Order: sequence, then C-alpha cells, then structure tokens
Amino acid sequence: MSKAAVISNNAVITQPLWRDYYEITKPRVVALLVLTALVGMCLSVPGIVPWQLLIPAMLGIGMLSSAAAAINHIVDQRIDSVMGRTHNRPLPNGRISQSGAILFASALALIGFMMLYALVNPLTAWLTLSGLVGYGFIYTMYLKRATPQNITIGGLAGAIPPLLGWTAMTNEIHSHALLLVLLIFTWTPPHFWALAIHRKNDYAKVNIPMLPVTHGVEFTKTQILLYTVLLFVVGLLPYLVGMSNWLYLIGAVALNLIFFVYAWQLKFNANEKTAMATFKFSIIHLMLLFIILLLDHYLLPIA
Ligand code: HEM
Ligand SMILES: CC(C)=CCC/C(C)=C/CC/C(C)=C/COP(=O)(O)OP(=O)(O)O
Repeated sequence: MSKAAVISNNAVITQPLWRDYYEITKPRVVALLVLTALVGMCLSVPGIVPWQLLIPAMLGIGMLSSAAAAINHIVDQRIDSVMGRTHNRPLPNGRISQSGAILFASALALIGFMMLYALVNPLTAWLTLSGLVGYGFIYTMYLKRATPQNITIGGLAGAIPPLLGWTAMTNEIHSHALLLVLLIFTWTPPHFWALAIHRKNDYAKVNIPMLPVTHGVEFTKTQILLYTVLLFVVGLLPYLVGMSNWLYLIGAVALNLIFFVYAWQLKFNANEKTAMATFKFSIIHLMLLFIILLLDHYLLPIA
C-alpha cells in the first residue's frame, strides 16, 4: 500500500493512501447526514423498515454525499491551501492528485446514483443528486464566494437527507419529511457561523465573504442567537403537528434551550473558547435530536 507524508503537530508521519481518499469524503459529516436519512426512513413507515430498501438507500445516500464532499475538496484546493484549518488536506498537500480525486468522486457518484435508481426509486436518486449538485457545485463553486448568506441557502443541500430517507421508503414527498428538513435548515446557520467566528481570519485571508468577515463578529453572534430562537420554535412543530410524542418534545426543548444558552453566552459572555464550544455542541445537539426522534417513534408509536 502506498504511503503519503502528513504533517501532524509538526511531526511528519506517513499514512496509507486510502486514508487520504477517505478523508476527502468528510466521513464524520457524512455519518451524521446518513443518520438523519435513517431517521427519515424509520419515521416514514410504521414498524420495521425493510432491509432490502434500507441498505441500498443508506449506501446510495452515503456515496453521493461522500462524492459531494470530495468535489468540495477538489474545487476548494486553492483556498484550502491558504487557510490554517485546511492547508494540510490531501489535495492542497499533494498527497492525492486532482485527477485521482475526480475519478474517485465520479465513481462514487455514479455507483451511488445507479444504486438508488435501480434498487430504491428514481425520485430518491434524482433528489439525492440534486443534493450533490447543490453542495458540490452551487454552494462550493458559486454561493460560498458570492454572498454572506452562502450557508443559509447552501444549507438546503445538507438538510435534505431526512427527505431522501423518507422518499426511499415511500416514493412520496411528505410534509413531515419537509419538517425534518426545516429542522436541519434552521440548525445550519448557528452550527456554521460559530465556527466561522473562530476562523474569521482564515476566511478573510482568502476573500470568502463569510458573515463575520462581511458584517462583523457582533452581528454574527446576534444572528446565531436569533437562529437558536427560531430553532426552538421549529423544534416544537413535530410535536404540534402530531408527528412525534412527549419524549421528543422534552428532548427537543432541552436540547434547544442548551443551544440557546450557548448562543447567549457567545453573545454576552464569551471568552476565546466559547465559539468553538458552541460549534462542537451544535454537532452533539443535532445527533441527539435525531436519536431522540427515533426513540420517540419506536417507544411511543402514534396510534
Ligand atoms: C452548508 C451547510 C454547512 C456548512 C457550511 C458546514 C460547515 C462545516 C465546517 C466548515 C466544518 C468543519 C470541518 C472541518 O474542520 O474539517 C463542519 C463540521 C461538521 N459538520 Fe457541518 N456544515 C454544514 C452542514 C452540516 C450538516 C447538514 C451536517 C450534518 C447533518 C453537518 C455536520 C458536521 C459534522 C459532524 C462536523 C464535524 C466534522 C469533523 O469533526 O470531522 N454539517 N461543518
Ligand atoms: C447528496 C447530499 C445530501 C450532499 C450533502 C452535502 C454535504 C456533504 C454537506 C456537508 C456540508 C458541509 C460540511 C459544508 C462545509 O463546506 P465548506 O466548504 O464551507 O467547509 P470546508 O472549508 O471545511 O470544506
């Protein structure tokens, strides 16, 4: 197995080539995306989800999301090479070639799409492909460089997986699935802007118009706080429309309150660690919220 040199904490270490290809799929992001798709699948049907659909749907959605992440690494390699957080990524670092990455992303996208089209349904295949186009091309190539609202609009691509899971099982676009999309859509700005505050100088260096760069840190903190209030309200909807039970309601209220407290501290009582702590909490928040949706669905089925 061929090895590539990686600089970690100023020490040069080697790692197998497959790890670099794995890294450009943003595996932890994709894992959370696939979890939200799984929850969409489980909530769409009463009882057990048929494994004949579940397996190709999870694989197909995972592969197209990974391909989208790889495209993001290919398109962004120049700015990634300048930013502190990203300069050691496999492409800017030269550990994998651009043509290798393009081939890898194309193969993942093709296999994922065919799997969804043939073994799940064409609706899910096309919707998932639209997620890939939305993130890999529209967000990364255009929105990211064009407007400070880049992630509010681009966030739709990352929010779509619960709908993909739902259509995979039922072949229809249901309002409850759209509600799950709305939850992630509202969660995305406070998730990302907390990190963007911490990494403001990086973005300024490469002329990417992230909100803290264009409108300042204080304004961004206010937006984060307002989005957590909006998220609190959106978080009540699954209960109010009769999609989920009290277990979800308690979980959502608790998680959204904690997120609000993080955002409040970030706005009014921050130290240099608060922004990253808020970003890290956002990931735990979304993961727990979707696990609670699942528990609520199976432990307290709606008659
Ligand atoms: C346009 C929307 C989004 C933007 C701009 C965004 C941005 C980011 C950024 C810049 C990072 C840091 C990555 C790094 O340090 O390598 C990150 C991490 C992460 N994001 Fe997001 N994100 C978005 C949507 C989502 C969605 C929809 C999910 C899941 C449902 C998600 C899950 C995660 C996870 C799990 C991490 C941690 C990754 C790790 O530790 O390797 N993000 N996000
Ligand atoms: C098919 C489908 C559902 C696709 C999903 C798309 C997907 C992988 C969304 C993840 C969003 C994300 C991590 C954005 C960060 O990009 P960035 O370029 O702002 O961050 P970076 O600087 O860390 O690369």
